[in-house]
Amino acid sequence: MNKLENARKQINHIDKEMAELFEKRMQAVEDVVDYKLSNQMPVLDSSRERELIDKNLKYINDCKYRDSYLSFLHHMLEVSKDYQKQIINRDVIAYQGTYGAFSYIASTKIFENHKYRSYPTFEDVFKAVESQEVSYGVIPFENSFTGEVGEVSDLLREYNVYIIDTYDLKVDQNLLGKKGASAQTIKKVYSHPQAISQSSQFLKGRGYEIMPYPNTALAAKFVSEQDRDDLAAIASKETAELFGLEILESNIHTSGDNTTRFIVISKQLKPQGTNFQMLFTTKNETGALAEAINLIASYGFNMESIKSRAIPNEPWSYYFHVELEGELESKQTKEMLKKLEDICTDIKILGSYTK
Ligand SMILES: O=C(O)C(=O)C[C@]1(C(=O)O)C=C[C@@H](O)C=C1
Repeated sequence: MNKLENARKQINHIDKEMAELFEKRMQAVEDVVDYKLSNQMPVLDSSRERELIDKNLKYINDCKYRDSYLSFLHHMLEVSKDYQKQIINRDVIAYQGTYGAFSYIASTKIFENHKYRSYPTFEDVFKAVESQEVSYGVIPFENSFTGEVGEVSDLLREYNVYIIDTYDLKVDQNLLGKKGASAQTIKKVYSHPQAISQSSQFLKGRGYEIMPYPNTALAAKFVSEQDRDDLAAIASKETAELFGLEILESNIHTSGDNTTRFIVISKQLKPQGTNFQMLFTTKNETGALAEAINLIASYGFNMESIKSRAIPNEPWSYYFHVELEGELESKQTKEMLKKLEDICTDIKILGSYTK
């Protein structure tokens, strides 16, 4: 056995022992996080970290290894904290906006019996998922009435998160009021202008005063807080339940098909699925996009949608966001992506899911 082989044999042996110790350490960390959860303590304990580092450094006899060992300890503590955060946030779902609004309702339908945390903006949801402050985020992607939520494509491009599922929420509108109210006692109706316009046929000729509100959930909340039988809100049945309102008239929306499609985002890619999405930028040359589309089609992929978006901060440059039917892990997909790399730049896989 030469020197290299000998050293590697020794390393293999040491790594085996370290792996066993690593597992034991992580099991101890699980007990720590269990205790912290029950006692509402934060993951980070800086004084414990300082104490641990000082003590462990003293075990190093040869001072030329000190700096490397210090960096090793820092990494180990990061791994430990990341793992603890994953455990703590295992049940937390992030959504944007108001409690009781459609993103909240979609979150409760996709993930039953979880904790739901509201964030002010879509970007905040992406940040929370990327930093593992939560396990998943639920984001509206397109609406059968109002079309795509374009900003979401930009965020998918920017953040290291993946789509792992989609969910179609059928939106119903209902006239909601306090106990004792009826369609006859109502004088003022509060709701988001879109919900009002979807219910215009129902509202016609009733003489209600229409009061636009920032969103349907806030309108329902407001009505629930007033002790009056002449105020109503237009919102979904789930919102009525959340705020303890009665359904005075159900399904008052005119169009039968008002569906919002949500995506579920996660820090980890889930490679299995019947569909996947990706982004790419074509070279600024005549026919470049057609070439890319033809290539994708030549591999037999059904392109369910394609949209172009301006690249933020790069005037007159565009990227394309496509949804394809197919398995991300298949040989065919891998081959297609390899060929696509020759004609496109910045290809990014956005995730895969089963429709
Ligand atoms: O002892 C703790 O409080 C832990 O959470 C464990 C641990 C570690 O891995 O050693 C991790 C994070 C803390 O900041 C300190 C130490």
